[in-house]
Amino acid sequence: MQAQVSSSASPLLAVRDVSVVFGGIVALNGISFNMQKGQILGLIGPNGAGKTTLFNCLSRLYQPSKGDILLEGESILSRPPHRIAEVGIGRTFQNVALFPNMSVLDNVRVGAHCRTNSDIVSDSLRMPWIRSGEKALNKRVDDILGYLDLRSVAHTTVSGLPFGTQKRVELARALAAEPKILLLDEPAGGLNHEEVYNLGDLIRRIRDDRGITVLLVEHHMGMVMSTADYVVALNFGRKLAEGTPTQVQNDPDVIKAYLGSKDEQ
Ligand SMILES: Nc1ncnc2c1ncn2[C@@H]1O[C@H](COP(=O)(O)OP(=O)(O)OP(=O)(O)O)[C@@H](O)[C@H]1O
Repeated sequence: MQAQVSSSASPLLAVRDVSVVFGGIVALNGISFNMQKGQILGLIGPNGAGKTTLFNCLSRLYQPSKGDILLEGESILSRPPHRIAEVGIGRTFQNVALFPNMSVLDNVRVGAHCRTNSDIVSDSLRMPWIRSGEKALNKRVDDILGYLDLRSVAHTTVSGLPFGTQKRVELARALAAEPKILLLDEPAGGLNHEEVYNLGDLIRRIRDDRGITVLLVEHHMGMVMSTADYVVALNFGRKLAEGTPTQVQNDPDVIKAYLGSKDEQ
């Protein structure tokens, strides 16, 4: 199938001709696609296709060798990874990257912090805007804990929680920063069948209730196809196809790429 760029005058996120080269390996080769506001976009591809590399460019861990990534028309490529939450990009990690010895509440508070207007001087002087900011932060954190059904474990240390719950805490931490786009790196990894089903449902609710646009990198094809409303397929660093889940699932090049790989399903 002839890959095509989804058309829109003003996409929320635009990936423009992005290439990444590691030594002699071309991990991404001129990738372009748009993400519309409110979309759940699934990024798929067999092992080594370039999904993680693209995800790391979006979360600013990698710098593309060529091309640009625009959020609401502005390049994000000059932003370091720790400043990415401020412009509205949140992420979760494949293997969960929480503070294991801190409580659920404190982990989520860390996520919320990028939306406060505190600094070390105002903080230590306990200025009035710090107190009102904290009140708003506590409310927002409590709201998110309730939304993700985490209030009962708010004071539990993260390391003692089951993996599925830790993944929900990570999601809560990302949501606490009030992202415009949520980047999810293999969120179904390590979850059982029921947890995967519930996660898909939760991702759609987050989009519907909070208007958050989601980019989902996932190996679990069933989960991507039932959760995403647009899919971009990569193979060997190139875009193979894009379209609705049904279009991509029936694309002969995509079928060929998956039949020739060892990916599950
Ligand atoms: N840091 C790196 N240094 C050198 N080569 C890399 C690096 N990261 C990725 N690659 C290579 O780039 C290509 C794309 O890898 P990438 O991890 O992005 O694929 P992927 O689609 O995420 O694969 P998987 O599903 O197995 O995680 C592969 O050939 C990989 O070996």
